[in-house]
Amino acid sequence: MAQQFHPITHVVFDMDGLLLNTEPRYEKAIGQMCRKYGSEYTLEAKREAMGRTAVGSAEAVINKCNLPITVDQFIDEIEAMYAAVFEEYIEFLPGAEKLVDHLKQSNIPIAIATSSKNSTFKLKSKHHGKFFELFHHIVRGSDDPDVKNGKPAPDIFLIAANRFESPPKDMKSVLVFEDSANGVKAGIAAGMQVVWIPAECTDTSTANATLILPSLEKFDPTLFSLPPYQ
Ligand SMILES: O=c1[nH]cc([C@@H]2O[C@H](COP(=O)(O)O)[C@@H](O)[C@H]2O)c(=O)[nH]1
Ligand SMILES: [Mg+2]
Repeated sequence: MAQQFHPITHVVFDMDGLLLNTEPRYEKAIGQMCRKYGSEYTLEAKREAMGRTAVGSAEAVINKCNLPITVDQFIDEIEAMYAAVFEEYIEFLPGAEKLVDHLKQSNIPIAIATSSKNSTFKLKSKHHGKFFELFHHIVRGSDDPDVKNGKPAPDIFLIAANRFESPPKDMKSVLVFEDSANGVKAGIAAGMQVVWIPAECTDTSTANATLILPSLEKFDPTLFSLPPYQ
């Protein structure tokens, strides 16, 4: 296929639900938390929480599920539940390793912009040390002092772009891969192009991505003037 979009020089990946199949585990942990307080983790709450920082996610779940606790309490209590669900090996999502390896071998600068906390990032990445070394840098939005506002604000993607050795001159030359509506809004607000791989539960009418695909496996790098797969 020929080039259709503005040529790309740098790529920034989301992590949860995009590279790693962590969403079922978030559902399990947050579901358990909601049940503890006599509520349930609804689809509406999940859509609101996905992609947000630890504080943003806690606020969304407390509000949407009417939990009788504070944000600090939620964050305190969910820590142990996350530790349990993220303990075991987490699978990659289809096409993730192939695309990251390909960009790395093609010398395209790559980074990660995740809303995770340092502590949960450590748990989730512990079986994939070599994979995460492929990235030039990894921004963890919940604990990074430069990220003032979490997704859907553009901060995390602008910071990720500016931490490359040779930052992009024009944010249009940055390609973001995201799974959540909040993440897509953040990438677009940063002036970047965004490929959206929406989770099944996602309402894709809520954000305007550059391109929507069912899986990373379906991504054709040449659409964005990136080197073709061999
Ligand atoms: O069902 C959920 N999935 C994901 C999240 C939030 O989304 C973040 C992952 O965002 P990202 O994919 O941008 O790394 C998680 O750390 C968590 O805060 C959530 O609240 N609820
Ligand atoms: Mg995500």
